[in-house]
Amino acid sequence: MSGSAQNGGGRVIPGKARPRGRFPHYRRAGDFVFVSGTSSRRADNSFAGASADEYGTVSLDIAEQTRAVIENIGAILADAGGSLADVVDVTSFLVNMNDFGGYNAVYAEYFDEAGPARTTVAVHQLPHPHLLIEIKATAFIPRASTQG
Ligand SMILES: O=C(O)C/C=C/C(=O)C(=O)O
Repeated sequence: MSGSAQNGGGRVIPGKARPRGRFPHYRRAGDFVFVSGTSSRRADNSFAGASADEYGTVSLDIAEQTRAVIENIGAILADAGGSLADVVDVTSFLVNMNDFGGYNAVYAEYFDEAGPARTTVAVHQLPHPHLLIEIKATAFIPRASTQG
């Protein structure tokens, strides 16, 4: 973790999909870590849960995208010295509420009623047409627990 991330600044993590603008993957504020809206985008800018056939017809998979988003958030939190177990609040953005069931099923593989508070909303669009879901999260990771 960089010194600035440790002390309260934002952090862009080398090797992760670069943020699409002037914002960090996460920002620490005291004992809380705020993770920016995260998608299934990989470091090479391809998307987990998006594929095209030989005719260019695109197939999008909400289960695969949801899993990749949550795994990406887990990797971001690892950089901050924590894990998905530290998440206290989640906001999920779906482009289609018909995907709620598929999203909900994968979500339940990671979190339950003892886990984070959650809000799920539908939005008109996300920053790429292949995206079905984006999630932002807040984690409680006391600074003392990350210092050797
Ligand atoms: O990085 C992504 O694929 C998701 C992008 C999110 C944003 O750019 C945003 O929420 O502003």
